[in-house]
Amino acid sequence: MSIPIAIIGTGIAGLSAAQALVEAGLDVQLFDKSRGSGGRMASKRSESGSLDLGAQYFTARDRRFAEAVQQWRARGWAAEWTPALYHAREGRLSPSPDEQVRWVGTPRMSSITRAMLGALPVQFSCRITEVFRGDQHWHLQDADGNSHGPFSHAIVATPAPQATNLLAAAPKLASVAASVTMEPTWSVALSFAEPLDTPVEGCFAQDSPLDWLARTQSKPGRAPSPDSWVLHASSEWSRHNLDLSKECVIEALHGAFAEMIGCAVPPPVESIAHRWLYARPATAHQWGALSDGDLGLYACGDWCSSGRVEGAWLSGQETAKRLQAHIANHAWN
Ligand SMILES: Cc1cc2nc3c(=O)[nH]c(=O)nc-3n(C[C@H](O)[C@H](O)[C@H](O)COP(=O)(O)OP(=O)(O)OC[C@H]3O[C@@H](n4cnc5c(N)ncnc54)[C@H](O)[C@@H]3O)c2cc1C
Ligand SMILES: NC(=O)C1=CN([C@@H]2O[C@H](COP(=O)(O)OP(=O)(O)OC[C@H]3O[C@@H](n4cnc5c(N)ncnc54)[C@H](O)[C@@H]3O)[C@@H](O)[C@H]2O)CC=C1
Repeated sequence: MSIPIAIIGTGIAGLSAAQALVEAGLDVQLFDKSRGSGGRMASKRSESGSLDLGAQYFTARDRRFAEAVQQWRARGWAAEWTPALYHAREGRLSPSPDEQVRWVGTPRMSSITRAMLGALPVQFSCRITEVFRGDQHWHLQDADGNSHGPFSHAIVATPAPQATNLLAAAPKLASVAASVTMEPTWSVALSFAEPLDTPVEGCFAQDSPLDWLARTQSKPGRAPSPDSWVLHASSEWSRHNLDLSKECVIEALHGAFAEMIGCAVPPPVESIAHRWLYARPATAHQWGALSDGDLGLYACGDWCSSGRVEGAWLSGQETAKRLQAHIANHAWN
């Protein structure tokens, strides 16, 4: 048995790296503090069915990612979403169709990361607090006081603020991660017993507490009822209302939605709020990944790239590429 590579984080970046490394014949061991995989691509099970409270859809502009998405589509993990798109500006709702191809996981967003994880070895509900190097190998410490290892390399695939401490063994990488600001997003799902009388299926909003809303039932493979809507507050509104109670956030965003949507909005049969503290990097970066090949420590995630699903996936690929290149160089020297 070869010594595995530790990957902390089972979002799309960590899983993209894992998949590439396993395809190259290397062993990996994954860890996540959550109860399941997916990170910001996770879906929440509710009385109204599965709800995508994080990533809503993704686009594929890079050829390599477009090829991966085609494979996901062929395997039934993803499908194209063609919503009736609108935009809302200064209180006015207008159709805003375009030619952009948009993808979603089927039957829920988390289907993609769940399938990518497959049977890879993973430990959930395991919050890693320290990544340290012994004489030869890497070891991890978790919040319950357990240690894990040895590992040949360590890949930190968490949002930047959570990566900073975990990268302490490589101060240069840690300081790059520490320089990244990530913005929060409040996400609310409202489910209505009867479909709302509106043709809107997705809407980009400006001049509102909301910056996005989507009708779950318009996405392929979702349960046909109830009529569930996912609302995302803008970064600015989320930042200003970071510590508001979930009840108050639901009330505020329900109000903004009712004002925007232009039809009667009855009280919802179910409402859920989720606060994403590290939803998106404030600015995009072009690092691809962070690495100290000699040390064997790597970091990846959307914050190393475009701050989107595609960027996170590409960052995982870049990490795997750099790690393999280092192993290959080492073998020659
Ligand atoms: C509300 C919202 C809407 C979005 N909408 C879109 C969209 O429409 N289109 C789009 O392209 N992108 C969207 N995004 C962005 C997209 O979801 C992310 O870019 C992408 O999912 C990030 O993947 P990642 O693997 O880098 O990080 P994550 O998905 O955050 O994965 C990191 C993982 O690390 C785990 N973790 C963190 N710390 C530790 C620790 N100490 N120990 C163990 N595990 C740890 C976390 O539990 C998590 O599972 C959205 C994001 C949010 C929040
Ligand atoms: N809420 C959050 O935390 C996050 C949201 N994210 C959103 O995820 C989406 C992904 O971006 P891309 O893959 O580039 O997708 P995209 O090309 O559909 O959208 C990019 C941006 O272009 C604008 N836009 C696109 N199409 C239209 C349209 N038909 N009418 C009006 N405006 C339009 C809109 O502002 C949108 O945010 C974007 O909307 C991001 O804002 C990304 C990361 C985090």
